[in-house]
Amino acid sequence: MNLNLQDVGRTFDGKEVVRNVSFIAEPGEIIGLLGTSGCGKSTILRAISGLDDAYDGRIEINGNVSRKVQDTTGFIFQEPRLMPWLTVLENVTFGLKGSRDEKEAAGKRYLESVGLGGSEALYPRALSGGMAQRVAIARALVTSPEILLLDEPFSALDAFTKMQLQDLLMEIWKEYRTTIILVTHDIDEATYLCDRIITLRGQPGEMDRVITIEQERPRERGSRQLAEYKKEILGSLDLNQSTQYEQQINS
Ligand SMILES: Nc1ncnc2c1ncn2[C@@H]1O[C@H](COP(=O)(O)OP(=O)(O)OP(=O)(O)O)[C@@H](O)[C@H]1O
Repeated sequence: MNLNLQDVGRTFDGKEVVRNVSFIAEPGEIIGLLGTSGCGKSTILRAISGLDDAYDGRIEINGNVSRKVQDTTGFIFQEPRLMPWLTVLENVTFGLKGSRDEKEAAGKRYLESVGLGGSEALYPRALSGGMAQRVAIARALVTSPEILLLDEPFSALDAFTKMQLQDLLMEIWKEYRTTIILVTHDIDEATYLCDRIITLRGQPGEMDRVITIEQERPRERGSRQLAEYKKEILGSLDLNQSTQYEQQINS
C-alpha cells in the first residue's frame, strides 16, 4: 500500500491547525508522527483514514484519491473501544463479511496471533488493559488491512505491557508487512518501531524534520544509536509549548 500526502492542511472554523504536510509512505513502511500536543497529529490521521474529508490538499492511496473510509485501512486507538455486550471473538468479527464459520475461523486465527487463543468467549469486563488492546489489534487485523493507522495505541498501558505490545506489533508487521502510520508522544517508542519519524511543530502544525532510523531490527531498547536519534528528535520539538516531553528529556 502506497500512501501519498501532498500539501495536506486542515482548518476548523477559520482556524488553521495543520499546514502543508507532504510525505509518501512506501508499502510496508512504518512512519511515526511525533509532535507536541495540539500540533495536528490526530487530525492528519483522520484525514488519511477518510473519517474526515474536509481537509485541504491531496491524499492518494495506491495512486487513487478517495475521501471515504477504505476497507483496506485498519485503526487502533488509545482506548480499545470494545463493545461490552459482545464476547472477545464477537468484538473481533463484528462487521466482518462472510459465513459464520469463516468469520469465526478468521477471528480465532487473529486472536491466536495476538496471544489470546482461548479467550474467545470472555467479555471485555474480564480483560486487563493490555488484553483489551490485544483484542483491538486483532479486530484491526482481521480485515487484512493494507494500512494500519495507530493513534497513540499503547499510551494508556503500563511500561511493561507497552513494551510487550510494541514487540507484538513488530511480530505482526514482520508477518504481514502492513504499512503503518503511528501517532505517538513516546520518542522511545517511535525510534524503536519506525523506519522514518516525521516531527511536527507549531500552530498550525507543520512538518519540521524527517528522520530515517537506519537501524536493523530487532532494535535494542536504550541503545546508544537510538539515544542519538532521540536527541535529534527532542531538538526538533517545540518543548516550550509542552510539558509532555520533560520527563522524556530526563530519561
Ligand atoms: N473537530 C474539531 N473541531 C475544532 N477543532 C479541532 C477539531 N479537531 C481538532 N481540532 C483542533 O485542531 C488542533 C489539532 O488537534 P489534534 O487532536 O490533531 O492534535 P494532536 O497533535 O493529535 O494532539 P494530542 O497530541 O494532544 O492528541 C487542536 O488545536 C484541536 O483543538
